[in-house]
Amino acid sequence: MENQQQQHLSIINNNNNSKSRFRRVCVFCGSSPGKKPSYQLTAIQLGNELVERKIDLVYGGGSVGLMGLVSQAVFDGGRHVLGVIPKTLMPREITGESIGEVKAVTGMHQRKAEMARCADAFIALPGGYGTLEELLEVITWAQLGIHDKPVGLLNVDGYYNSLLSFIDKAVDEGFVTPTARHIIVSAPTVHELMSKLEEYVPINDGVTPKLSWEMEQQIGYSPRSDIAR
Ligand SMILES: C/C(=C\CNc1ncnc2c1ncn2[C@@H]1O[C@H](COP(=O)(O)O)[C@@H](O)[C@H]1O)CO
Repeated sequence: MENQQQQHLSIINNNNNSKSRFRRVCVFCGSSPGKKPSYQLTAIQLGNELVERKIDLVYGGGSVGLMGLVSQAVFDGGRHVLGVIPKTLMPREITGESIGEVKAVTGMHQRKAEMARCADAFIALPGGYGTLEELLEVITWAQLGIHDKPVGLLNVDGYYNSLLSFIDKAVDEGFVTPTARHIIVSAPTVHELMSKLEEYVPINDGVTPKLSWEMEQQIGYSPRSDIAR
């Protein structure tokens, strides 16, 4: 009987996969594939999970490395893929053949602002400097109250353990507030991360000003006003 109940619950949970509060998710990830097959496998799993939940993708527009794997999986699953790519990175020998809709922008700043504006949530897969920079920027924007969209970290095989430890150290040393520590939602698997992001409640310390007007003026970022929260 208990088993039957568990089975029933698992069917309900799996059915929940097909619904999401997010219309479009921005994925940051390596332009390299990484050495472990688990990184590549997880990129494909993430693409498939977005498809299952009927979520579209916005990403950096390349077909190299993990970027290519996640975007191909979403595209093959029939969801919309929007690649935002600076004109200077457009030559195919740099980024490979782009997948889905491509939006050309003038530079890296505009690319980040555009990706952030279009998305309802952010997910970082393993990656290098570019991924870290994109991830930390959207965390900083959340800290400043520029957006209140969930930020997820896919900690595949503990790839981000040292980053998470470092951030914990920054809290201990008084450079990151315990409240701001909760901006980052991390999980080792795609399914766990998606479930956490679906349930995410934005941090609100009651003090942080909303700076979206400033962002809008300075870098062209303005939060989408047309999404249901
Ligand atoms: C330098 C290499 C490939 C360059 N091709 C890229 N095409 C598109 N977007 C890119 C590229 N390289 C970096 N990006 C952006 O940064 C993120 C990934 O950077 P990382 O350093 O690999 O983590 C990615 O999300 C893009 O926005 C050959 O490696």
